[in-house]
Amino acid sequence: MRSCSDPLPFSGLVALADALLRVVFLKHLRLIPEWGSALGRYVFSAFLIHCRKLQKILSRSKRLIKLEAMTYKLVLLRHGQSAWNNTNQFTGWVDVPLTEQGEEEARKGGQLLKDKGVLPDIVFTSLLRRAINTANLSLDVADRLWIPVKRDWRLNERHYGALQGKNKAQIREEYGDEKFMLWRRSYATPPPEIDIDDEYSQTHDPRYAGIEVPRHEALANVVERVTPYWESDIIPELKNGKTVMIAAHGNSLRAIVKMLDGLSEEEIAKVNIPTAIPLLYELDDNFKPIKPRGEYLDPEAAAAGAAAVAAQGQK
Ligand SMILES: O=C(O)[C@@H](CO)OP(=O)(O)O
Repeated sequence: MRSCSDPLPFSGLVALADALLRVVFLKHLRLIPEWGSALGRYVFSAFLIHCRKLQKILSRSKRLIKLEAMTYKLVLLRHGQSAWNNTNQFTGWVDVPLTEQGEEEARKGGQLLKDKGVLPDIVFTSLLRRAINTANLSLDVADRLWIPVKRDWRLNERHYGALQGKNKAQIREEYGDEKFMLWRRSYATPPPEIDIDDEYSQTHDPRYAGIEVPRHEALANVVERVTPYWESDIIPELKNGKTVMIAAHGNSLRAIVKMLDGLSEEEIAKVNIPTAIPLLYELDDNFKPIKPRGEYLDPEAAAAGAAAVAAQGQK
């Protein structure tokens, strides 16, 4: 037996309700003979019951239609290889350029967007040229260079404190594997603070006028700064139905992945984001991933790229 919420008898019900309505209407106009008041009452109440069922079915289908429509597209894109990725130096907020290889990676990322039909309507970047240029190069190839751009320091790379500018392999050798991994991938332990007058400090950088420039950050601090920005600036664009691209950095994107996928501190420690391979998330109406961890537009290259990032620091 079908339940009344089963959509199959839907058209039958509509036809029945319509027929009954006509009968009641004609009877009201006294165009059909008196059937006896009991039958009349029966017909009318049956009609009302069907109306209520009809209402339920309609609101259920409305909910289903709403669910289907309420999915949002988000693309995360880490910048291409930077000069200091190439020389294996901790970078953080130091504004190093892309290498030629990094520029080529960014263009390939754009080609993937184009080939897979993932076309951003708005792009968010950090204030650092490796993310800004990666966004531009990839969007140019995808023929979306014209879309609006929003830049914000809250999408910057994690501030690597006193490690900024230092060679990863040397730091690993000097301080040992445990400390190296603690500084690099632990959730709550920041690296040592940078001196405000250090050549790689951003304390006096005019682009950060008005904000308290960090002297070091753990991933937890990045989550703290990215989350309110996600809520105040990015979610409203998704809500408007925009396909949003965030072109940012290994650790600011890890913060977003942690937040989206609800990963534990241990789980996020194992996540490494490859350079310039778009990571597509489809989000539900609570802005949670429909498919956990999203989908890289080139999964094989992404796996190889992530493994290379994880291996940094080895000689
Ligand atoms: O140096 C950095 O700023 C980041 C990203 O390149 O390095 P890591 O992957 O070690 O966090």
